[in-house]
Amino acid sequence: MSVIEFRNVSVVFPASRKTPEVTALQSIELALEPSDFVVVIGRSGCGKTTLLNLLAGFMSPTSGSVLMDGSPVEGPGVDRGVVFQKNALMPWLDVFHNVALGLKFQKVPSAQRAQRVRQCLDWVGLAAFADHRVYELSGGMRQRVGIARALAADPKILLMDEPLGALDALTRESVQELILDLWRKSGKLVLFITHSIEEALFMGTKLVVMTPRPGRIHKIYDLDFCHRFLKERDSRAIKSDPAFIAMREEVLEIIHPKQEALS
Ligand SMILES: Nc1ncnc2c1ncn2[C@@H]1O[C@H](COP(=O)(O)OP(=O)(O)OP(=O)(O)O)[C@@H](O)[C@H]1O
Repeated sequence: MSVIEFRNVSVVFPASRKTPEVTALQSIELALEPSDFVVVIGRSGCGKTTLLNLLAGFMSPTSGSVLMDGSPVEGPGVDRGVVFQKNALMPWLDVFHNVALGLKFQKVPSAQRAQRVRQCLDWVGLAAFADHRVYELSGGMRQRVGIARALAADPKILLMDEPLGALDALTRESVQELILDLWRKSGKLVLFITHSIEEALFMGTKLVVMTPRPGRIHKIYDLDFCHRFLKERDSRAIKSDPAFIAMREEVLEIIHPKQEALS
């Protein structure tokens, strides 16, 4: 059985005095398997964040159902960890206590909490920064704190909404590789949103390409570039491979068709 199933899911935001009705998602059918790395890509407004919010339990579908292990998602839960583009880290807490926060809310005993936090900081390469304040960290380090925080509760699924969108190119590549390593190590299902086609192709085992108005799944690709990276560790060779470039052009043509660009 799939871990996650979207069954004929639609989301309609009703009209307000200032905005017309928006069909953010229409007739979404999607099944995700335990160790998938699912990347969702598509133009702004095609419903990527809405899809993630449904799975996170931040909202409910207008029609259809979102199932996790066969049961409807009915709200947020510790079985789903979320990483946003701008992580809401607490600036007055140090790195350790930012990562520990969720575990504290769950009343995990402090010795166990400390052990788990140190393990997660170690995984993201920040073991030496536990007592640093958030404002002392670079953007890439802050995102790594956000990832450690999401991992701390040992969720079954990691939901990542453009987590690397605000990083410079080099930092972005290094955090991409870190996330792939964590994914392999943890075996968790990851749902990852990005605007970068290159990032999507490099990271995903499954690429969901969406189109807007209304938000629909246009096509789902199975990919293997990330497995190749994890074996060969040469991201440049993969991204310049003719198969990678051809796939990049194919996906680009769906998201930004040439004809449309000329009109
Ligand atoms: N709370 C809301 N009320 C009304 N409309 C909304 C609301 N949230 C999202 N929308 C609309 O639903 C559509 C899908 O939004 P969503 O944020 O899911 O798209 P997205 O693909 O994540 O966009 P982006 O890439 O810009 O983040 C958009 O047209 C958006 O304006």
